[in-house]
Amino acid sequence: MCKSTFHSFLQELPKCEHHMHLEGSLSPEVLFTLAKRNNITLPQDDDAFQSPETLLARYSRFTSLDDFLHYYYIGMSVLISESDFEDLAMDYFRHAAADGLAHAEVFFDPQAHIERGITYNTVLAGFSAARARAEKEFGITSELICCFLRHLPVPNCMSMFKDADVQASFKNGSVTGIGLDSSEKPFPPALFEEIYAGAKELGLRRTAHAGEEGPATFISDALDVLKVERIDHGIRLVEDEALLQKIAKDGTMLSVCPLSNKVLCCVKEISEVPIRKFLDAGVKFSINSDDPAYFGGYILDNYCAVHEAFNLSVAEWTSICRAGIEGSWCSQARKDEMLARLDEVVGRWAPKLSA
Ligand SMILES: Nc1ncnc2[nH]cnc12
Ligand SMILES: [Zn+2]
Repeated sequence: MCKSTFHSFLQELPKCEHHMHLEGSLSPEVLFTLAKRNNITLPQDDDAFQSPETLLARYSRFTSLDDFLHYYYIGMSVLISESDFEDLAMDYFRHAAADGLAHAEVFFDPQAHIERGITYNTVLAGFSAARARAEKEFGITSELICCFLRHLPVPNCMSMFKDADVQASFKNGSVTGIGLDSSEKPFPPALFEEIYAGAKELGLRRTAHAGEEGPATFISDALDVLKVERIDHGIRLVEDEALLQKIAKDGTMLSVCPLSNKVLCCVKEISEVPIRKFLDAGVKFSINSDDPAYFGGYILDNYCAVHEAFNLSVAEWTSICRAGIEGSWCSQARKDEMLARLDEVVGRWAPKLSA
């Protein structure tokens, strides 16, 4: 990974993560432990489920987003009780704290639990308890983003949106925004126009996965039809120069996930993730882990992988980190704290690293 002095600098930066699926932080080790504790039978006809080691080995051979999602949905079937969800999120926050994360805006996929008979409030209570502990124990602030699974029928998504418990969580502030995830290519953003209009009406923040495997038109549709404020992934933006210039001009932020893109074969090498192109064009982006337990790394691993591939300067890292803070959905007071910390870290490291 990156050279040790730069590694320490990247570790100390007050990083913000905007693209991390809590269910994607379920390690094979924890998956097997919970399967045993909760009496869940894992698929017998897939050799990958023989042991945590064989499962981890299978994760290194994903061929596409859908190939990964197959394992992702089986994996989360072991999550049953409120404490399972709390433990899962705490596992993430512990890794994130070691990586020097300051603030996280994390996704969760309620429909995948509701359809297994787990209530929305069970999931929310577990994740909310972990968020409170993460702030107290690690000083990590966080927001929750409720995702809609785009491979499910739109009426199913709409009924979750209208559910009384879901609406209560939107209105009492325990959930900050909505997202759109899961299999991308066959499910264009416009299908979800009504839900996003309803979310805007409620004053919720809005983001959507677009341009991961799907075309650049999904990015423009997410912006124009869904009126999202952020784009998750968005790497196929490079295929539309006019849209790229517009996104740069409007200051719309992308949540880029380099290790994910490589593991899911969206790019062959990290050097193909359009980091240089985005920096040169003035496109704002943050660097994120997506599903860290499945893609071989948490946030600092993603920062290091980008540094290895692009050898960015201290000034470039500072501007990436600043964009992440400014593009977060937390209070201005929290942003000011993180910006002050950024100045302090850069002031200390810049003379050593630029020498
Ligand atoms: N990278 C990703 N893309 C779409 N849906 C997801 N759900 C979890 N990770 C995802
Ligand atoms: Zn994602």
